[in-house]
Amino acid sequence: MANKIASIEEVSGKTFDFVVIGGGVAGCVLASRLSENPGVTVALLEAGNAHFDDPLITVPDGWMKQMFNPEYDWVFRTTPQKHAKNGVTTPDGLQHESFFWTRGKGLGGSSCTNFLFWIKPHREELEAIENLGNPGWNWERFFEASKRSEIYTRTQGSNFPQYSETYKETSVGTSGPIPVSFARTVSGIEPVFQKSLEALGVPINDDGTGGNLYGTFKSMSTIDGRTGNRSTAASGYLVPALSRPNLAVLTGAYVRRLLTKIEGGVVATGVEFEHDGKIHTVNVSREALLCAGTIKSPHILELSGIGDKNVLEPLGIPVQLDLPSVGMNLQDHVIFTGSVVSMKEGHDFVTSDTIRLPEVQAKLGKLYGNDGSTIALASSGVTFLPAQVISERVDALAETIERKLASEDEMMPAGLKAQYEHQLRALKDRNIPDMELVIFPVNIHPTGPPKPLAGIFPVLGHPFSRGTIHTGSNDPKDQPLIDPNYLGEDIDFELLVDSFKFVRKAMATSEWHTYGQGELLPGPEVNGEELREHVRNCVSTTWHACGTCSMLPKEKGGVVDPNLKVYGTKNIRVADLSTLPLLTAAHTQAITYAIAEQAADIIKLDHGL
Ligand SMILES: Cc1cc2nc3c(=O)[nH]c(=O)nc-3n(C[C@H](O)[C@H](O)[C@H](O)COP(=O)(O)OP(=O)(O)OC[C@H]3O[C@@H](n4cnc5c(N)ncnc54)[C@H](O)[C@@H]3O)c2cc1C
Repeated sequence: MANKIASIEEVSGKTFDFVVIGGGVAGCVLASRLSENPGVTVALLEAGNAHFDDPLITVPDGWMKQMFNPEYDWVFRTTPQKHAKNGVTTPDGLQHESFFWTRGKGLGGSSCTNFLFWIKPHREELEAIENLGNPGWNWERFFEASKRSEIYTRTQGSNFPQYSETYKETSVGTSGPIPVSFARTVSGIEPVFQKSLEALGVPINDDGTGGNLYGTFKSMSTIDGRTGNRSTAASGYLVPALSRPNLAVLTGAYVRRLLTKIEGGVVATGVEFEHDGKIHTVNVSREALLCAGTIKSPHILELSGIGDKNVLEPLGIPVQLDLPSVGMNLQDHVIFTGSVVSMKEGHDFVTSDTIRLPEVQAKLGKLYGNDGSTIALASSGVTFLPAQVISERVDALAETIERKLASEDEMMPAGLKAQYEHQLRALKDRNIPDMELVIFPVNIHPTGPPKPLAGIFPVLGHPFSRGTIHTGSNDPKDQPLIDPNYLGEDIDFELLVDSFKFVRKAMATSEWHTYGQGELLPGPEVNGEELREHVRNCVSTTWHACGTCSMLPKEKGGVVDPNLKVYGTKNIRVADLSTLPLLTAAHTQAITYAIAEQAADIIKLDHGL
């Protein structure tokens, strides 16, 4: 496949109709969809390598060996955080004030390194995005685009058949490029947790992929049920398009900035990038399409002089367009990772530890008929719940936010007010999930003989805290300053604490005790202030950050309009997760594929393609 990658001579100094920046989820979708028309030329610039047929990517749990490896991971770090520490899921297991932010580097981007959950958002969350001032970005259009990106494939066999695979046929796509399935090898802890939650009145959701997330269910995974391999944006969208003569895909191409002129607005004329230590340009005849993700898309805009002049001028970056919203409105799912349980032996539970054992591999191989396909573990146990189900003090907690809204605080941007109003509505609604409980059958720092251990981690689906990503220098090679402001709003912290108490309630049921052994972290004796401290010190990202190039009306903090065009520019669009203005509780890859599919529709329509 390597010979299908363009040479530098085929791109440097050449002109393309569309230059796509970043070959991750959004970039692969756009490059593929736009080059379907043989009449247009498309160049895709990706900083990382191709990684085709790399077993660390094709084998679903290969992500464990990719993380923190700079060949696959950008290994971003946040600025030191005031209100939370990154604990447990750090490379050394220690607590750090600066959080580790993995991001996939190479064709396919983070779809090559993510944890494979394939989850569509809740219907009302999409409606909120339209109501924020984005006509057409509603559930119906999302659902159609999302189904267009996927093909549901059936898996042969399962090591825990009692863990039900619930979905409706009308909720899944049947002919898209990304094969998804219910993973056949799961830990087996999921059905135990489901039963424990059922005892607390939490329903099993019979169609978690159809716009209603409420309840507990086995999530689909980006695994091809026919082969057991990971599906990525590269394998699904890009590889089948590589032979097109109108598509040039260049890897090892680190984009530094857009080259622009002013002609009735900012016009991108080219893209400057580094390849093999040399600086090159590629010319743009129609559009520059930023798909470098939530961290790097705003960074590239700022390096190109598009951003807040108060950020750019002190760094000596000539301002092309004063757009103060670039890099603002950063939101991320915060996960409490300090909840680890051990399960009783003798029930065939499979975890990242035990799956390595030859006897476990042999047993699973026999179960699946020794068909030679990949045997790898996937996380799939998710539960989405309204905060009202988890905590009795939601209304009291919401008051601090309500007071802020009522205070007519001039410092509070209009766009944030509108977002908070939607978040409060969701928080008070007993049917819209705000929190996730996820089973993570991974012993993060294994020592000693393999044991059936798992994390049961609560996740904040709709955080109120907002952060920023800005360039800290005029050198494109420097990492941007990432400040997620984790737990900056108290309500975020309090909901995490209450969610963990809810996990403990589930672990107190007889359904759990039949199989569960004990709470290793923090340990049953940890309560009160000590527990609160533990929660604050054991937080992680779920790598779902969005919002830094928000699609919103300009006066409400928008960077792009509903056609994904950067305000004040003629031919620059952003089409990746950074455009999502309000984080959905669902994991974010399905929505990114759908954003990019819709972006391709919009661009084709605009250019009559
Ligand atoms: C560790 C991890 C686990 C995750 N788990 C899940 C999960 O289980 N389920 C789920 O739904 N979502 C998950 N996600 C999130 C999901 O992968 C993202 O929502 C999705 O990949 C976002 O797509 P994107 O196109 O915006 O960015 P990406 O897919 O990250 O793509 C950005 C691309 O741009 C390239 N790039 C960046 N800067 C430059 C530059 N200057 N020049 C050239 N190229 C550049 C990058 O190398 C990358 O290829 C996870 C993410 C991570 C990192």
